Amino acid sequence: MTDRDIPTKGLWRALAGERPLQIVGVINAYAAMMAEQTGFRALYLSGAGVANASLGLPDLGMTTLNEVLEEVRRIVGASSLPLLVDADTGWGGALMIGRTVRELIRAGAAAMHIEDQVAAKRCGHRPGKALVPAAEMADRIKAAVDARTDRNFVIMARTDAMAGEGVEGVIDRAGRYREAGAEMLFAEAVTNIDQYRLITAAVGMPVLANLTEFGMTPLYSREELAAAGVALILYPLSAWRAMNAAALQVFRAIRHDGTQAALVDSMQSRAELYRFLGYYAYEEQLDRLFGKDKP
Ligand SMILES: C[C@](O)(C(=O)O)[C@H](CC(=O)O)C(=O)O
Ligand SMILES: [Mg+2]
Repeated sequence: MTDRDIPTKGLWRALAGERPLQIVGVINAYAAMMAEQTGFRALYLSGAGVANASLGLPDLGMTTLNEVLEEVRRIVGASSLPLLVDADTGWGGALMIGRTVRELIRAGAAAMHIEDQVAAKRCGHRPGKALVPAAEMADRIKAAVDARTDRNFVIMARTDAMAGEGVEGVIDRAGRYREAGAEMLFAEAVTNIDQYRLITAAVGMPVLANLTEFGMTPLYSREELAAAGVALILYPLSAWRAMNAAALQVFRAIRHDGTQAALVDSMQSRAELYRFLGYYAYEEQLDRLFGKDKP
């Protein structure tokens, strides 16, 4: 490997600057702008988020690569932060997984995670998950790594083995995935901090903890996870869940009270919206180009 091949950009650079690295899920381009301006150094595009929010579908393997790419382009267009993308099971066999990697890189993603569930996947925090054999998942990873056109693009292996195979299964699979070329591990649905300790000590690559709410993993603090050796912390849908609760409150108030007046104070103001958007700079550009003399 030459110096040029050593990964130093994208998610790697973010991880070098902050550890554990907090990666926050952004449901759309504007959320990405708010997260970046709040100080986050890496963003996430959730598969469940694309399915639920953009398509009104459950997170059960019904989204296509193109639908995810469209969201990637929008988010990458609105933020300069590295974006980790949920690639579910890769959308097909080896050749299709290769295409997924090339298209995600072309769309501007910095990293993806690919999981060892069967194609008819489930949410990682629900019962009824079935996994492919470790060898088959290793082939998925080999196909992904081989297709990479940018050495800085991270292929993160996600294992859903905790529920069915326990911590030993997670560690065993992680070793095989690493041999196949995975550079980071997404340990899904871990249920206690000691398991993180065992996994991070054993696998020899950065480990991501998924702190999705209402799931199997307690909402450990950044400090607790740091002490357990966790390198990346994911909050995939936190802001979106809060946005939904807020939206529902507004829908109910307008429908039942006939006015939104009581909720205006809890809304993001026009001024704040415009500040995150950089709206005024656009307006100034128009004034510069065409003058201010329009009504
Ligand atoms: C991380 C995840 O894969 C996602 O798509 O965001 C989900 C999150 C969730 O359903 O809470 C998962 O953990 O399976
Ligand atoms: Mg997902």
